[in-house]
Amino acid sequence: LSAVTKLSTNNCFGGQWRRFQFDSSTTGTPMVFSVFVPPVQKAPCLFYLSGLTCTDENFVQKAGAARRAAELGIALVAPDTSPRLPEDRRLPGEDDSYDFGSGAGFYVDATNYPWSQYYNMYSFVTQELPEAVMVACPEVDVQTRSITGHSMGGHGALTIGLKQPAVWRSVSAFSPICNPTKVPWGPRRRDTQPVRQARSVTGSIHTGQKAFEGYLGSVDAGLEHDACELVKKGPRSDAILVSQGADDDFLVGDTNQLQPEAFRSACDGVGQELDLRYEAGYDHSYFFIQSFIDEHLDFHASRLK
Ligand SMILES: N[C@@H](CCC(=O)N[C@@H](CSC=O)C(=O)NCC(=O)O)C(=O)O
Repeated sequence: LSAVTKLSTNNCFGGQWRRFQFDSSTTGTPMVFSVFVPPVQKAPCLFYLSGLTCTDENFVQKAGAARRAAELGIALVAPDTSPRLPEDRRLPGEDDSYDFGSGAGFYVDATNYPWSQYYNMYSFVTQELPEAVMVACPEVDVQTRSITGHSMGGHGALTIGLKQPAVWRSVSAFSPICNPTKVPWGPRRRDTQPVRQARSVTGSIHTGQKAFEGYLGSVDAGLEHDACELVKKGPRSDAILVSQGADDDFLVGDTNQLQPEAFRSACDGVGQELDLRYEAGYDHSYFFIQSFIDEHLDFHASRLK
């Protein structure tokens, strides 16, 4: 692991938010991440994976997680959502859409060239990031860890937690993309809709490469990264908590991009305990996350201690 450089420090509720950067051998680029270190020694930690368009800073600045994390003595680890290539190495189309390329790594290891050179966010989160946190913050007990995330990051949390049940003590998610092989954020569906156009929540039109076809070469390859498929392989030992805003545009719009009920059915089918909480009146934003982050911190705290 290369040297980890501290970029900033901010005291917060008796603990400290710290932001770091290092040269990642997994992505071949510099990567930034933030850690909240509570005012205790050897704090267990909760990884938070952000959604499309985010960096680590969306969670740090908008979720309001530090107060409860400080009270509970839990560290928070927030990575970026994709590699950020320098201008002279930028990939074609990398910055063209909000749901593919930069800010949209989907927490998979790309197998499709040219993305396979850099877009290895699964390995980054599961292997290199824990090592970097260990080096950067010796006060944090990285071996004792749980995982959560939002939207694309909720997909990341569910799939990583289901793939590595022995590593992550507990798993939760906010408005996760539960069944990505069945919704436009996953497949491009080029063969059935040659010029696919989907309307985003802000009314803009987005087209083109979508995550699994783009990064993995096919929708079928994405089944390995689909929470509904993964849970069918067998339940985790512990309950999974999912919070979902009932008025989320990605849930109630033209296309249900999130599919929480498909996840409920998949969990029911194998006896996976799922606490799926619909929250009336809440949308997809960080106003929703900051309203329910304490419930998730409490859920994880009881399993991390
Ligand atoms: N700009 C897009 C919408 C992008 C968006 O809603 N991003 C969410 C995550 S969505 C799933 O991964 C987010 O967390 N945004 C950051 C924030 O601070 O709110 C569009 O065109 O609609």
